Amino acid sequence: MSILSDVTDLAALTEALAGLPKADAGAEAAARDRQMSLTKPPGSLGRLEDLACFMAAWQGDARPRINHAQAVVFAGNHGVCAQGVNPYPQEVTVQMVANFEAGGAAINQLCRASGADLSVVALDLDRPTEDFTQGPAMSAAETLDALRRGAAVVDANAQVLVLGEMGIGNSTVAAALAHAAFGGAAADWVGRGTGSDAAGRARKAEVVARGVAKHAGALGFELLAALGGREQAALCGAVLEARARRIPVLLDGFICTAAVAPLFTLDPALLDHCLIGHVSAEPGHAKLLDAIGKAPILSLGMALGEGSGAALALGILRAALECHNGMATFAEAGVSDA
Ligand SMILES: Cc1cc2ncn([C@H]3O[C@H](COP(=O)(O)O)[C@@H](O)[C@H]3O)c2cc1C
Ligand SMILES: O=C(O)c1cccnc1
Repeated sequence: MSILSDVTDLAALTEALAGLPKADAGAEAAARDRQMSLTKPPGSLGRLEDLACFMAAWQGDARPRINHAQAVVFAGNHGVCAQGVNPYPQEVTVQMVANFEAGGAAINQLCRASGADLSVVALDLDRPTEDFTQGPAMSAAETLDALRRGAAVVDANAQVLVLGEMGIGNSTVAAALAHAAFGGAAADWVGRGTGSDAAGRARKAEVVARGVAKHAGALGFELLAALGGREQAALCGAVLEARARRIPVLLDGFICTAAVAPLFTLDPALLDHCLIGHVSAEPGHAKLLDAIGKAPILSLGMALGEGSGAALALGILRAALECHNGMATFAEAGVSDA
């Protein structure tokens, strides 16, 4: 059942969140027992063991599988681009969507390499959100609509969901969401994005500080509407739908993690089924991961977005499950235990 099918407004959605499923502790414990019985010193596969147990907990199966990995890139445009915060022009968003559809972007190659089925959802690109320094970026109705569109694309049969985004200017949106959710100074959350120089970063920090001050105190879906964009809301919708269906999620870098920060402000446990594919070179990402208490799977100096780091981490997740399901136990292989 979709968590978004019956709700009529954001307050009702907030209330419905309490009914979302939790991790299956029994399946997780059984997976942990299996890890202890496999032909290796206990713990020697490090985080691969934890990843296998995490997948067991969310799939509710001691022998979790990835036969079908779904990847989705959500694209949106942002009114805050009027503040001169982005080096590239806004039309690059729609141009990159065409590139995704033609198979020419980095994410196309990375999904092929890791075996994920990619789809792209363009969210009203000809109608940017409002400039958040002037008012809320989105109305409550627009926010709910984008949440629904994010939820609707999730394939009930997917065994893992890889999420990415495309939206010129959205490194500024991400910094604003992170600053509003976790405090500090605006400059702590601002980075180069697609190549802003020192003056550009100072400009971004000033815009973020102004936007966050204008919407001070907003939390949850109100925060998402005030400072987010359609792709951020769609990412939240997809994360919630995946949770309702017990599908584990691989989030990409700084922009995807910041997109779901409004959910964290409602209840940190709403992100319990989410893994972080990689830590971005955007300096705010490490700080954000600290704030939400999650360790990235990879650290490769990347700062692209599109879901690129999440798609790469899918390869690690697949390897973790190959070991978990394919290795012999000490008893099966006749290897002496300690
Ligand atoms: C050609 C191109 C491809 C991209 N793919 C992802 N992004 C990334 O850069 C954007 C955020 O950076 P900023 O806030 O500086 O605009 C997002 O669209 C993000 O996905 C791209 C950006 C460009 C230019
Ligand atoms: O980490 C990210 O998500 C990111 C960083 C810079 C540009 N686009 C995306």
